[in-house]
Amino acid sequence: MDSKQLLLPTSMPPSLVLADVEDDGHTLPKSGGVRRLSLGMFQVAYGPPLRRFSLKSFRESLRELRRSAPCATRLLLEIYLTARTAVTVHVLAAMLLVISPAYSLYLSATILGVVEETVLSRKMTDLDVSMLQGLVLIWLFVAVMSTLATRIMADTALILKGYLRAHFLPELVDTSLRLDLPALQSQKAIRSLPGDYGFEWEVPGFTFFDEIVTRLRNFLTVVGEVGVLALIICRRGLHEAQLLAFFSLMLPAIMLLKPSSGVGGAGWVFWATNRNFYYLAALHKIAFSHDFRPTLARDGLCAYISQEYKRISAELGYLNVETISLQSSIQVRWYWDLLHAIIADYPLALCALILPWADPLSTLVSMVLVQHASTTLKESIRMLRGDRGPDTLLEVLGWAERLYEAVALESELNRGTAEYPRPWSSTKGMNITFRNVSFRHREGAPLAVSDVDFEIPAGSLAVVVGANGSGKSSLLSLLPGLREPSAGEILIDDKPLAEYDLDSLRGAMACLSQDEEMYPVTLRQNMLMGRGRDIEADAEILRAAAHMGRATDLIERLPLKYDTILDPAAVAAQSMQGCGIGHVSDAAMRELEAHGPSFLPTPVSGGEKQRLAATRMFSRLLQRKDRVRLIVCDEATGAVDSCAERDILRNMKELGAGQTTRIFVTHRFGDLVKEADIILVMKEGRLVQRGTHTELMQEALQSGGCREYADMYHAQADRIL
Ligand SMILES: Nc1ncnc2c1ncn2[C@@H]1O[C@H](COP(=O)(O)OP(=O)(O)OP(=O)(O)O)[C@@H](O)[C@H]1O
Repeated sequence: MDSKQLLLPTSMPPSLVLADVEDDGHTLPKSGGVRRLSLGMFQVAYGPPLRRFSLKSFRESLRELRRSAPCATRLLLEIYLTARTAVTVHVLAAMLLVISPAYSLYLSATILGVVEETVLSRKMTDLDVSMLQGLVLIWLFVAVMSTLATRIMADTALILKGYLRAHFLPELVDTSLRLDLPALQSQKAIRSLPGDYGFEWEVPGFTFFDEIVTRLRNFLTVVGEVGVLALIICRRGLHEAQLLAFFSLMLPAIMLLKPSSGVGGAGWVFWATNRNFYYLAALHKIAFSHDFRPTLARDGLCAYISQEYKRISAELGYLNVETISLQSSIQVRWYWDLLHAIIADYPLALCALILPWADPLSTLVSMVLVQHASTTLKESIRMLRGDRGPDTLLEVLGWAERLYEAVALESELNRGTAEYPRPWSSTKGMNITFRNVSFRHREGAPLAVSDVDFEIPAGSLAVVVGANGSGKSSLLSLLPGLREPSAGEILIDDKPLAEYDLDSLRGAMACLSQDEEMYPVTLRQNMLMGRGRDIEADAEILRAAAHMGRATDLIERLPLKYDTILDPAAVAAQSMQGCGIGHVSDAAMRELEAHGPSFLPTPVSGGEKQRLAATRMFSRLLQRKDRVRLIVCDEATGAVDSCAERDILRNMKELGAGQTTRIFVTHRFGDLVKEADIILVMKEGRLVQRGTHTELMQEALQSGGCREYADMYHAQADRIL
């Protein structure tokens, strides 16, 4: 049968390579390849399952094991060293739970043995009664200890999560903030770094640890049960028991009456009273989200966010912040757990207490024991195997590798060391030269900028124009070093951009782009982030910046003014999603509104958002007015009304006049293009025209001259008329 190759997107992880697929859509497994499956509108790609008992898969597993073992051992050791007591208590509690099922089997066998002898000899001796009472007392003790161990495990898990979060996350935040955009967007980073949404439940290392402990516990449970069964078989000679009718009524009664959770399914909400909790959630979002990275990098705030995260993380301490797990910490009263353990988990213990006064029926003994043993063992083996097959332990070990892979991530862009400005740099602004620069957003994509060559002299006012998708934004994104050209060279004050220290260079730039996102912290923090506190100067900067960004009235109208958080990190909302059964009651919601912090976004229009972003840019500009040598504004006022746009652009132009080079991208051919010292006209990634407005218009008049600029100019004039 013919087969054809399916090409997977280039963004697929390297492990997902080409697969052979039959024409009818059924897959042909091929070692090392993937299978693909059509599910409605979705395509699923998945690795072929390992054949369980082949020599080849065994050898592959061994190879995998040898590869992942060092990382796994290292992580286990690191987790232990991070929280020795919590780890020790957690593991001991888990081991205590191993005893219970094996002992219950042993007790069954012993009780049934006594029953059998009693039936045969027609009497029960005082010794038998004392022995039974002793064994049952031991069982009661085991039941109490097991209940306690379960609780201890839940508590130590929460403590451990707090420690692991505080231990690993600041380092991962630091790694993430050191990455440039391409490295942050790489598959490796996406696979190994935490997502920006998972602040409360993201605990690096915990799932790994938990899986290892659970697997060890399940393994030892099975070993214990098999051992006891072997003992029972050796001591074979059992017969029957009775009185199960009583427990067959008690068991469903207990299970039905026991509440499913501490709030009986009425629904609940959570909020934190600790301000640091929300601030840390916001910092987490800023650090890991791709949306904020361009602005953050351009503003030179990566190191600040990393330091701030460490500071707040230390202030928050080893607190558990996992709101989702809080639901399970609302537990039912302890006696329900104990009743459940005694009656539901092992009914024969109480049955034995009644035996001296009962008339045991003989024939059921063996059946009861076999039934009990098989149920227990079946359950233990099911848990030991897990739902995902026997290769899962290798997957678990692989998680350790992934964590260390995240910590070791490096930026992909070259980093120079030269400080900006250079001794020969002009005080009038940055001199920018593009030499045959080409750029594509990712490998295999078409060129977004193609062989572009121009110079913008220091102190000039430059305007970039062109149709949508002509490469204007791509061109300008190369300036703060967010991306590297695929070919050619960019010179800043005659020195290659790649040789500059990026933080130093970005410190001399003020950039505003089309899709500027406000950080999920207050407006005040947005504007003043990274600046030492000086209340009077801060107020003056905020006032002036808001005036220049035409946002004074808007901010005054907001309910919390400068303390408004436009789009808070939605911690409270996430915790509510996990309510499970039941619904969040009105009363609980009112409690949240009365006592919890506001987690709802403050809606603003697109134009208002752009005014706030411009205000933030002006604030940054005012804070380092003496250092800034380049202002870039990439169509950042497209949604702002005409009057405000005119004012904002004029402020930008005037604020930097005489000491900065200014580059504006625009689709509006107003005063800006007429004042420009140089206009760059982009088309399909190429620079097709350059010159002043007058020169470009004249060029169009001359027969044979390029008319790109003039056509755009006239098209807009026609539209306005
Ligand atoms: N992040 C990205 N990943 C891949 N391709 C991109 C990305 N951003 C832009 N492109 C592509 O690069 C080309 C140039 O886009 P660019 O945003 O630079 O154009 P533009 O001239 O700024 O457009 P507009 O006037 O609409 O802002 C387009 O074909 C676009 O699809």
